[in-house]
Order: sequence, then C-alpha cells, then structure tokens
Amino acid sequence: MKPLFDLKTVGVTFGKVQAIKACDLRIQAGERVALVGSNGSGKSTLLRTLHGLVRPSTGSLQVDVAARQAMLFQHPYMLRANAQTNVALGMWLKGMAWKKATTQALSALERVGLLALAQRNAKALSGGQQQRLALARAWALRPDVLLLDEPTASLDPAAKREVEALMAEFAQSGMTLIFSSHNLGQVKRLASRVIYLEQGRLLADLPTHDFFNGPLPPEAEIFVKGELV
Ligand SMILES: Nc1ncnc2c1ncn2[C@@H]1O[C@H](COP(=O)(O)OP(=O)(O)OP(=O)(O)O)[C@@H](O)[C@H]1O
Repeated sequence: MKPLFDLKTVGVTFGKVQAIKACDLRIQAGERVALVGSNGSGKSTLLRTLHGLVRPSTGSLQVDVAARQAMLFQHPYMLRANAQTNVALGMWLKGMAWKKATTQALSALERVGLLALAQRNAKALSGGQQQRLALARAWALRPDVLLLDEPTASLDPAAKREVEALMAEFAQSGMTLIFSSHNLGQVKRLASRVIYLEQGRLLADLPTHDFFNGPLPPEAEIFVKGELV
C-alpha cells in the first residue's frame, strides 16, 4: 500500500540548528503514531514538516496528496467570535458556502460535546473546551490524517481524558493519528507505534508494546525510565 508519508533522509535546519537529521520514515493509513522525546528533540518540527508548514532542507518527502490533513496545536488559535463561527470559518475557508458551514459547525460541536456552548465566545472557553473546539474544527474537515502537537499538555486530568477519548474515537473511525506527547501513559493508551527522537534523530521506532517492553537503545531507555518516575 502506498504510504501516506514517505521520508528519505529528511533534514530540517533553522539557521545553525539542525532540528531533524537524516530522518527515514514511512507512515501508513490507519496508524496511530506517537512522537516522544525531550524538549527540543524535534517532535514539533517533524509534525510541522509532515503537515507542509516546514520545508525539508535536505532529503525527500513524499505525501499522499489524496489524503486530507488537519493539524492541532497545543494552544489552539481562537478567533474573537463564538464557537460555531470558529468551526464554520475553517470550512468556509475550504470553499464551503457560509450557511452550510454554520450548519455543519453545529454537528461538529455536537460531536465533541460542545453544542450547548455554540454561541459562547471561543476565547472565553476553558483550555479543555478550546481544545475540543479545535478538534471539532479539525473533524469538520473530515481529515484522513490528524496531526496533533501535544494536544493535552496544558489540560487538567478531566479535560485530558475527554480529548483522549475523542482522539481514540477518531482513530476508531479510521483516521490516522500522529501526535507528540510527554505523557507516556497517554502514548500507551493511544498509540500503535512509538517514535523516540533525540536531538533531531529517530533513535527508536517500534510498535507500542515493544517500545514499552524493551530492549531500547540506551538513550531511549533512560528517557522512558526518567519519564515514568
Ligand atoms: N522556527 C524555528 N526557528 C529556529 N529554531 C527552531 C524553530 N523551530 C524549532 N527550532 C529549534 O529546533 C529544535 C527542535 O525544536 P522542536 O520544537 O521541534 O522540539 P520539540 O521536541 O517539539 O520540543 P518541545 O517538547 O519543547 O515542544 C530546537 O532546538 C528548537 O529550538
């Protein structure tokens, strides 16, 4: 099967910083891929590269253009407008008529349990509600691939569970998930495959069960033990 993403010796450089080094990676439809690693190891850069926001400096990146992508950030951007408008705008920008977009926005908000807050100013929503709103905005576009950059990092446990549950449901419906996380419990619960990055290098790329049951390269082993303390 043709992969969704096919990276061959991809490097990404920002000035003197080599954020990604000689990355070889193939991701197939239906995978649930977690990117883990310390701060600055390159997780966000890799996600942004897959989403086309950052251009590789070296190597080749092939993306299945037939697969629709959406991306979620740790702190989602909210317009000063109500929740419904925030979701509708995403679809309108993709060419949908405004009336249809506003109707579909309501079903997307319902999908993430926010219908009751549709008329609430998005900027006045809690962090967890904003992240669910961002998920509604992504879901409304019916993406085949959802990329998420630490989607639950700043959320309380209840909000974290809600966002995780939605991610799991989206994956169940066939969506490919690629997410970065510092929460190894979450990685265990959601991922089918774990990629460990260190200073821009992919040092481990394993099925989740193998990643947590080792053996791992020593650097990855130290990281996992440290994170699980
Ligand atoms: N736009 C940029 N300009 C310059 N340097 C950048 C830029 N984006 C990332 N970097 C650098 O690239 C490296 C990788 O950063 P990246 O944000 O991808 O790491 P990360 O693993 O996502 O970190 P965190 O866990 O803190 O989010 C870091 O050294 C960072 O400072």
